[in-house]
Amino acid sequence: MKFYKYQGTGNDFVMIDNRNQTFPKEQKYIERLCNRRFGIGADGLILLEEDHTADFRMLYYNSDGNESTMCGNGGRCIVAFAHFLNIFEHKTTFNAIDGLHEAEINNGLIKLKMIDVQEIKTDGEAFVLNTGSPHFVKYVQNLEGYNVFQNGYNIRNSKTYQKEGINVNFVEELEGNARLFVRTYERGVEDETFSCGTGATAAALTYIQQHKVAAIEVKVLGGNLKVYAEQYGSSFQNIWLEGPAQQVFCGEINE
Ligand SMILES: N[C@@H](CCC[C@H](N)C(=O)O)C(=O)O
Repeated sequence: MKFYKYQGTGNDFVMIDNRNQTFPKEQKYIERLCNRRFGIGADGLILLEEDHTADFRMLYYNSDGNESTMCGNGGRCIVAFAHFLNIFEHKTTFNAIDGLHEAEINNGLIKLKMIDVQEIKTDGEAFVLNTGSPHFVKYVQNLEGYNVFQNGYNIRNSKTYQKEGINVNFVEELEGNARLFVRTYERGVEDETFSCGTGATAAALTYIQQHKVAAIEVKVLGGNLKVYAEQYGSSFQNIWLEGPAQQVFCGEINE
């Protein structure tokens, strides 16, 4: 079976064209393909399938082999993959677990429309919101030297979040206008990843709510993203996540 490897700001995915429905959707199998020693190695696996109401459908699995909620960077990568497969030229729509998404390619950057966000809740001094996946957002200082793994692990496995799980984002405001640095501990990977698109979006929305800006640049370990949004009362609409997505290599799965 042919596979492709994609990365979007360092969040990496095994990508498979499953329009012929031959891929075995088994947890153990997907976990092994994502394993960095016994498999291809990735933060997640994505299937591109036929869809009745849009150009294609996206199915997303975390590296633990379980199907999960929306992946923002994976969404940008599958758009690049669909473009590579000649499914569309400039603009596209696709269905994912959280509904219909629009996307476009401009000068090599993929811009992906995210679901509307109804409200941002608080948990102590932190923020909790769903941008397609659930996110906990906490502002900290000296994020460069911060222990993201241990603190992220502790919050993700706390009584409040243990059952459903949550992605934990630590955020630092950078000098200059509307720039954030975000590091994320991801549910289902159970580790820090180099970037999380729905996490960058969640962090950006908390900033947009406080500072009333229309767009913000987000630095992550694997590069730079940009988030655009419009706020109406407590809700957010027209949320777009923009950044690069690249095919890294392709190969053959033997078994
Ligand atoms: N890396 C993703 C988020 C993927 C889903 C997440 N791990 C979860 O299970 O909630 C992104 O770019 O958004």
